Amino acid sequence: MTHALLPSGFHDRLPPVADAAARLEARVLEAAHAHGYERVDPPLAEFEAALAHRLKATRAQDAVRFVDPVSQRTLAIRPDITAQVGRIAATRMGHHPRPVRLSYAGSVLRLRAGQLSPERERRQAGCELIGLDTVAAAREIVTVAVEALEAAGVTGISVDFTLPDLLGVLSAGPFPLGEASLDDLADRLDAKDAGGVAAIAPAYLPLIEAAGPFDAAHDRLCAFDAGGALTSRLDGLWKVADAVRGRVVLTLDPTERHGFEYQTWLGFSLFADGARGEIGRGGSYTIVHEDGSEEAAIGFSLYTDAIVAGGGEDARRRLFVPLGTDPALAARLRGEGWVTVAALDAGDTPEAQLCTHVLIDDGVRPL
Ligand SMILES: N[C@@H](Cc1c[nH]c[nH+]1)C(=O)O
Repeated sequence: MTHALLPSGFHDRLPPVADAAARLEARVLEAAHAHGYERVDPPLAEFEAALAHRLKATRAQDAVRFVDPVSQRTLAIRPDITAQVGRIAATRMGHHPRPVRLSYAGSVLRLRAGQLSPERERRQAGCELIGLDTVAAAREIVTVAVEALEAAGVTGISVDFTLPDLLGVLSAGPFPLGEASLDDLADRLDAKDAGGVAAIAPAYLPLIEAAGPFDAAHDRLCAFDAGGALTSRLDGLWKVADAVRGRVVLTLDPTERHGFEYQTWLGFSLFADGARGEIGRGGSYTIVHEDGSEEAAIGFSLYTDAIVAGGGEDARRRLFVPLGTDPALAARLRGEGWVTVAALDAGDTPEAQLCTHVLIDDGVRPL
């Protein structure tokens, strides 16, 4: 009988992917640092209770839980770092002046794989701005996300905006649902099922058409905004999109809620050429403090594995240094940015060491 080496949904990152992932995260964090975001590094697991209700409106967490033999309490392995950053901001950094700007990178674990993404363990790198979820804060977060991706060499970026609490606002205001359920309506809208939407609440039909390229979709949403219940949201959204206009492709899918369990007025998904599926996601949300008070925040997380799988990493360049080469010469070449791979015995070859270049007569030659 053969056993799989790793459980399904888990994988080793091997060369050159692991290096590419580390480099990517370093560039992302550096871009964030340049905008004032300082790094926090929370633990892999923590008390389940401290994580589960930290962000308002999170549903039952998709976390792997276990009873800790030491504390006898239930711990959860983090499925998302945002809630941990929220905990830090609300507790240990609760006295810091607002807004607080924090960045992070680390592994997260989901209880179950999604249909489109079979991985259960993956890496996240991101930023959270705690204390504000204004248009100015959102413009900064979206800009930093795009800049971080650009710094990491990602091309063909697109940002797909959504308004996660849109249906809530409409059903509590101009278009009450009566007996019908908001989740059913959201499902039908997600499926772009006009018949289904009409059967639940025909007033929502125009929302099916209000998705697609940003400007046109925004226009349609403005036309739909009967009574002005959405005016401030739509104005704000326009200004947020303007922050990265011309730099990325902009789209709008106003009723998309999938994956935006805790986000409030604004959400966005990030995509890039060559990458399958989302490479990141972000939005505004609400942190719940120990005393029950609430604080607004906004942030984004990038999914390192999805970005690396989408390519864009630098090609390998390795210089083979034959036996007997002056170590000072190899050191000088490393100083010039070369990766040098030293032969350790006479039988060693550039091919075996996956080298692209070789040092011959003290000169660098391509292989
Ligand atoms: N952590 C969220 C994205 C996010 C960060 N901040 C706010 N939202 C996710 O991965 O889906």
